[in-house]
Amino acid sequence: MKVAIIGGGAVGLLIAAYISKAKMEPIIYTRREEQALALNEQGLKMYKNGIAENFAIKALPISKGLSGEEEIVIVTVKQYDVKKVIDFLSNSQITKPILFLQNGMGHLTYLSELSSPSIYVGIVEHGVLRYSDTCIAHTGEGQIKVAPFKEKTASFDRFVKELDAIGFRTIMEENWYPVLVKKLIVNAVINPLTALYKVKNGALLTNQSFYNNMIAIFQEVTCAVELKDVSKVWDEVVAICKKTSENFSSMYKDIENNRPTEIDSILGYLLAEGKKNSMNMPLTSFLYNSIKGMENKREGEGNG
Ligand SMILES: NC(=O)C1=CN([C@@H]2O[C@H](COP(=O)(O)OP(=O)(O)OC[C@H]3O[C@@H](n4cnc5c(N)ncnc54)[C@H](OP(=O)(O)O)[C@@H]3O)[C@@H](O)[C@H]2O)C=CC1
Ligand SMILES: CC(C)(CO)C(=O)C(=O)O
Repeated sequence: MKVAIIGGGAVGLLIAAYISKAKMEPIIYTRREEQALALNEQGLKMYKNGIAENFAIKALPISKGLSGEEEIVIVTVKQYDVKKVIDFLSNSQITKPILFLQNGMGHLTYLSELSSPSIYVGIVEHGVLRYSDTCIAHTGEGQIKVAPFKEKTASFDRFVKELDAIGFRTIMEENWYPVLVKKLIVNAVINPLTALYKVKNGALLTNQSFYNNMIAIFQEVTCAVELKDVSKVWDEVVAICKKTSENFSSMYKDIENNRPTEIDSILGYLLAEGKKNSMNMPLTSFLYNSIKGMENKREGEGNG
């Protein structure tokens, strides 16, 4: 089975490696022509537990359009690039099943623009670092959870089973909302606070003052969404914080590296949900504006 992956970043390259291991054929569609050239020439290298594995990979620049050979399309760009990819997919009238793997939930509003009858959404619970355009490290073994957003297809079910069968845990859930909303809450609590305080995830648990703020944010954001068993979700937030205690969150790293963050799809989405119910969310609003301000500072607005 040929699988298109749009976005040759950390997650896209990780999935391409495991699709290759499962004896399927990934085709990576890159934003930059030079990345496609490098992948075709050098292949993809993945480190896991210090051991490197090489994969021969086909890659094409997305500007040339999809080849049309693929049975499934997976979108692994960051949330703020999803709209562009959706415009591309809808202009190309792609009717294959499409899976979106992003943190946050802001991108969901655009999915209705797609002509494909079958759409899936999912979350990634792996840790992966991209060292270069052709080299990644699979640093944290986790799982991928996917769920149908619009109509299931047999080929997609088969794809999930084939990936799972090689030990790359891939779980098909019935309902997308609980899957995405739990990850949203995890990211809403951990990412902005760690980016603001410039600390590793674990510091939110070990510093009592940070921990108090973590609880306060959790209490506020969970009121904005439909969530069953809130105390279980809190346990999950704490467990993930412990498991990733030595990691810097993706938002911390985005700010440190002068990149845009996914704040709009995380706290921006929660603020919009709260607004629908006339909720007052001062802490979330403060955090949202803090991260937006830090993004703007990078652009030279307020460096003093
Ligand atoms: N990394 C991780 O460990 C985890 C990431 N996630 C989530 O997964 C999603 C992807 O993250 P990640 O892989 O880390 O992000 P990266 O920034 O590493 O990768 C995104 C890739 O998308 C490419 N891209 C952007 N726009 C386009 C386009 N129009 N067409 C084709 N390619 C495009 C970028 O190209 P270019 O290189 O040219 O900029 C980049 O290679 C995010 O929502 C993230 O929050 C979730 C869990 C873990
Ligand atoms: C789970 C967590 C918080 C791990 O760092 C993450 O998903 C991120 O950093 O974006």
